[in-house]
Amino acid sequence: EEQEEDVLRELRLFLRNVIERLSLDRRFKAFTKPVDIEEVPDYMTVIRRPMDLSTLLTNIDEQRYVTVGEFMNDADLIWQNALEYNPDSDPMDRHIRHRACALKDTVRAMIRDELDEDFERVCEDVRESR
Ligand SMILES: COC(=O)N1C[C@@H]2C[C@@H]3O[C@]2(Cc2nccnc23)C1
Repeated sequence: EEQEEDVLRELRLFLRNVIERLSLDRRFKAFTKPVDIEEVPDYMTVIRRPMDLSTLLTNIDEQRYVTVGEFMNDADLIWQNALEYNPDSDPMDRHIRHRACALKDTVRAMIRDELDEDFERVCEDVRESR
């Protein structure tokens, strides 16, 4: 009912704000758009579920996330894929892995610091009711 739509609208606003702030952080530039498979032809053979900040934003607008946990499952793909695709000791791989770890920690810190646990519980109740 209406209250449910109010909660989901507030969730979308919160998640869009998180993505907006991540997208402004220069460390996370490589994560803002899908990896270009013309530049990196083998990417799709290594990474089964590509994810990036712009795709997360599209998913929010398409109302795919009813809980923060569902959002986090996709957000985690961004850094997990980067660690998997860039495992080598060369400086470029190390550089993107450092940024992937920074992205992981930054997203978790934002959620811990800014998401009210009672609000997330209401979102989970909405998910269970559907
Ligand atoms: C999230 O971003 C990544 O996992 N990557 C891996 C790719 C390998 C390397 O860096 C990326 C883009 C790229 N393009 C051209 C040549 N080499 C590269 C970004």
